[in-house]
Amino acid sequence: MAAQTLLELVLQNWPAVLGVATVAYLLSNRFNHGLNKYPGPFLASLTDWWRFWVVYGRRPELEHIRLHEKHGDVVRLGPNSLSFSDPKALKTIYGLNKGFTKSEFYPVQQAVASGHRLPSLFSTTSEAFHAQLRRSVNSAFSMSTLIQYEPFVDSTTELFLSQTEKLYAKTGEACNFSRWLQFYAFDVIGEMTYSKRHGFLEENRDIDGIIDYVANLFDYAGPIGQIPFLDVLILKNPIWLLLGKYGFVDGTFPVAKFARARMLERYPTSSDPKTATILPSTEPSAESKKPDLLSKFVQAKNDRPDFMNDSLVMTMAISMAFAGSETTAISLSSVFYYLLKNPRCMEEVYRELDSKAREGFFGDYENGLVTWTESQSLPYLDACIKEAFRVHPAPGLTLERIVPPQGADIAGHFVKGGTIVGCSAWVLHRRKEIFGEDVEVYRPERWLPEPGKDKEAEEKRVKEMAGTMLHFGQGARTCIGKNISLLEIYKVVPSVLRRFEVRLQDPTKEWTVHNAWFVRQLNFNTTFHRRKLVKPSS
Ligand code: HEM
Repeated sequence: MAAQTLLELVLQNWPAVLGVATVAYLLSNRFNHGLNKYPGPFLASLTDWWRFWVVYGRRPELEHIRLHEKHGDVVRLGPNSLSFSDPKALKTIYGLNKGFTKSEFYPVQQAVASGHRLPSLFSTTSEAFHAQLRRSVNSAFSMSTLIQYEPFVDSTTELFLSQTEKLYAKTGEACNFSRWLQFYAFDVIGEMTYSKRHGFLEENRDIDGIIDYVANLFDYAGPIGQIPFLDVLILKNPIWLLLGKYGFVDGTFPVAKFARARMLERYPTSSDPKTATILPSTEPSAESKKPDLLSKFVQAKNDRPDFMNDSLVMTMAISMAFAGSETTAISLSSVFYYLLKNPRCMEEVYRELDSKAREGFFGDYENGLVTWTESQSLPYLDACIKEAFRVHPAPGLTLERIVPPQGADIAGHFVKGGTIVGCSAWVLHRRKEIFGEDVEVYRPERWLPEPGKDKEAEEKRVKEMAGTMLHFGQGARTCIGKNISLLEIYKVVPSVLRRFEVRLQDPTKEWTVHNAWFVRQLNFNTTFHRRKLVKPSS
């Protein structure tokens, strides 16, 4: 009876009830976990829609830098979310065995194949699952294994150089360089994973729209990841997934289709009737002898059949394209762009390469290809690459983690369990006490010990800078593909510069920065001019 009276009262006064409920909801957000003591935009303390709009605006890194400059080391970015800029926070938030887990931002990036979500090394929020998977595949990414992948990088780099010559140097046509580097990075990963390129460079186009698809997915994941619940209403809608599962709609990501096709080529039959329509099997005796990543993932399955299965093999293969292509292309664009915008540095790189060439240091005087080992003896180039990573890191949002249930002390602040915390590479890389007063300037020399100064102190300074870099993340969830991407970058940059003089099409123009979670660049157009390869002086 009382309940009915209450219901009638609510229905009769629903506008007032709605108003009170909304205010109560906003107030509970504002005082959530005691985070109201931290500064930040007022709206951010009331609703996650604030950060949604900031990310949707595509330059959230600028807002994060501005807010930390204004408010200091801790900024509230949402009702339950804090951003830290004190380097001391890194060890706690990302350190091994600290109990922090990835936030719900990450599963929004999960790939879908035939209506099935594919939790991956990158996107999983389960630390137990992550630890098992990382242990299973870790050896495929070690420094010592790297050397096995060099021939894959060589073959795609040779193609990249010859296509650049044919399409741009010979014709004098302007090149959409950031796009061209995407083609390169996706083709290298295709070759490294399946011993087969997607064919972007050969055809000079986005085959099956894969690159645009990945770009769109990041465009989606950035803002939607700020309110992850929205993903369940949109891309991971259970009805849509169900329709995909039974084949009524094809919600399979194009990268997943490419992965499936490659796996079917190599392992044509399936042993598991339950998954045969979803996943190709890696069971048959047609074990690959190629030392590519797919063969390593299949090996991991053979070594750890209790954990690894066909689904995880395929997920790992797909992850390579998702996590490893766009990020590498962005980093390559940055390296070239900042060299082009700083002719003094570019000249110094040319000087380093040419003097090494005259010494007879390189093995290849035909195509200009540089080996990984050779690239490790080019200190100025190394400094230029690191500085590009600092000035324009690929990840453009805070790398979110959830504080463990017991709470944690983060850089002198006790934060309650369940709070989302994180650091942004764009903010951290601009800490003046670590990187110097001129953090806004591209100055590769900061990565080199200053002549005339105490050697030990200089080494310590450079080490501290390296330890504050978040380009590849840090700690337990640090980038597993870091060595692979460095292999690509340290080989292709000097190889291009030995062979071509690269110029900005319009040196007066800036590129356009688009932060879709990974911060890609648009309107970066160049021309290429063939250089005569410098030969050994003898
Ligand atoms: C310059 C290129 C790259 C950049 C800037 C980059 C950046 C990152 C970052 C920032 C993370 C950590 C994300 C977080 O903590 O929230 C990460 C993780 C990851 N990256 Fe990379 N990445 C690059 C290249 C690659 C490549 C080439 C691959 C694969 C071949 C790859 C595969 C992965 C995977 C699988 C993870 C998840 C690791 C884990 O959680 O255990 N990445 N990457």
